[in-house]
Amino acid sequence: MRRIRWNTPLVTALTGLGLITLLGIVAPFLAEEEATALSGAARAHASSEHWLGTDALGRDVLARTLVATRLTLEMTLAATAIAAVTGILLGAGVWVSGRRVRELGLRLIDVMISYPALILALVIATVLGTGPTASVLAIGLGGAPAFARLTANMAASVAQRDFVTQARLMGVPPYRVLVRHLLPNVAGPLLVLLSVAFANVLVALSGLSFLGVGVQTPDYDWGSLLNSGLASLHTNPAEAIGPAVAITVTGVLAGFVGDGLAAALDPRAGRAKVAAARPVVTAPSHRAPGEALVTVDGLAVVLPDGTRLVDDVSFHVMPGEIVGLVGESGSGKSLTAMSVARLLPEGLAAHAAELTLDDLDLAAPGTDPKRLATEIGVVFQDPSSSFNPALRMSGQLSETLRVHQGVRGAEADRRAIEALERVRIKEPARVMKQYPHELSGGMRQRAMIASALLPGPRLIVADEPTTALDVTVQAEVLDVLKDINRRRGTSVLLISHDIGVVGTVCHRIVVMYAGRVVEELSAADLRAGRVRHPYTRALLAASPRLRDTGTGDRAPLATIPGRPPAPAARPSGCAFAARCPVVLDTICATERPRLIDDVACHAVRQEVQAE
Ligand SMILES: Nc1ncnc2c1ncn2[C@@H]1O[C@H](COP(=O)(O)OP(=O)(O)OP(=O)(O)O)[C@@H](O)[C@H]1O
Repeated sequence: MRRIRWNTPLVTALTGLGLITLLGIVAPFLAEEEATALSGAARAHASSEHWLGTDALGRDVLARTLVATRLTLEMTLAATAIAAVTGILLGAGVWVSGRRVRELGLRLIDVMISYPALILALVIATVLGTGPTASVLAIGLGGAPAFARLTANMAASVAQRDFVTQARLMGVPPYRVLVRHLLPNVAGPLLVLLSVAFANVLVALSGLSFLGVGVQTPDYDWGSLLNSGLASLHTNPAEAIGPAVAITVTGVLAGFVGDGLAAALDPRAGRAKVAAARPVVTAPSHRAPGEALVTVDGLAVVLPDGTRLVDDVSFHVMPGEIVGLVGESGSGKSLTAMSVARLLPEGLAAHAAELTLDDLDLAAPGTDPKRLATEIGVVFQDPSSSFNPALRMSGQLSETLRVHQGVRGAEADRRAIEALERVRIKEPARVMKQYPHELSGGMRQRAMIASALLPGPRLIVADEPTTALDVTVQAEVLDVLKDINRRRGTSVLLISHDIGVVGTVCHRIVVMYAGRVVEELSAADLRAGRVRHPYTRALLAASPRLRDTGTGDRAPLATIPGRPPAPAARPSGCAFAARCPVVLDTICATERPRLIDDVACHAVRQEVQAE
């Protein structure tokens, strides 16, 4: 389960419930005597002696409400535990069973769910009789179907995931798959349901006691106190107030715990696509050509603890140019590109001497969101998660037009259809009426490009747009990007771990390693094999597409030994030194190479100086 991100409603509600539990523990010791003492004044009004008045036998209502806290909480906890344990076992059992039993079990759970829990509990209570034990069993069993359905449904959705399939293929027994892989992944939603169920169980148990089929005299819980208060509701309303307030406050606090947990466990809360933290402008060091569309100078992306994930990155993108950012996983390509699009994950800060798109200062605190949304289009890696599965394509495609340009109705549809045609989607009018899942992966990615194109951006940031697609579809999508660049002059910042892809699509390539730029070169040089940095050489040797066209070399593909260092463990010298075939004795270990003449390598520098 993910780590819980504590939030104010969650902490407040848990503190409140903690105090009520404490009250439940101590109240019987402190107020038991007063709660059972007969004062002689039956149904007395609220007074300084009896703050909530007295009941029909003259007993203090406030003291009885406080003492009833323990039994009420014990019963609520027990019934919630029964509901959760029975439900989870039922849901998990259904999932572990064979297909037929599973189908039957799921239908049975559906039937039980459609039957209101309180009615189910009343039926069970009628069979079991009255009293606390019967109530707890009835309400506990009545609440079990909700847990069963959540467990079974969540387990079914997690069961489709690759790691579960792999565990099953490896012959791991179903119950082990359940305990090791499934339950930990559904624990979050179950925890949320648990707190909501606690509130429901409290109300249901109080309801049974209120109806007279729950706790019986001489025992009393909040529900039975409410029942006795009802008799004098018109003459002495204070008598009903104590238990009513207790039930409401406890139920609401439990509900807040559920709400707080849902927010605390929501993965999107931590990785919200929000604007980057305000970059701090330092003295400019890198000079991009004056007419550059995008200028990135001295960019650093920093964690709150000061770790630099991306460090001193500078490059530019000219109007109408396709620039590729290439490097292994973790080299900092996405963070660099997302800094340009101002879509850094929450918690990361971008600092740069200059970060601009033409005259738009991407470093300025209040960059106009309308200009950002219309001038930069973003295409993400996974086309299956780029669109909302519950909405038709038409509404989603024209969203930016509607929100930022006020274009609506037939005009928005017409422009969306035009954009779909531009990305070579056949029958665009029909596609507009379809849902995302009805399109193939390649179509979805082209539709994503169409959506990014709609507001007429000057730059498209495409973050590994073809990684999730198969090879033939990859080529189609890359072709579409090239075509848009050619026809409309839209600049593209293309992120890829595949040097073959950037070599065939881009005009210029920026090679990144361990958060820094190690080489910048033209596509022509790359294709001809005129690369200088040993890391770029290694990437090229590992790429079948470019190595064969560039050098004619037919030797087996090379792999790059070792792994890039983690951001916090980057050495003070060259980060590639440990894997470098041409590493120099001292300097590479001690001094970080600077980007000079488009390459950051001590060995290359020495060679140049020797010539
Ligand atoms: N939100 C984050 N919090 C902490 N570290 C992060 C975060 N996002 C990325 N990183 C780390 O920053 C480094 C660079 O990440 P980035 O996603 O830019 O790499 P990348 O080159 O795009 O790799 P990939 O191709 O795998 O996406 C990696 O070491 C990554 O683990």
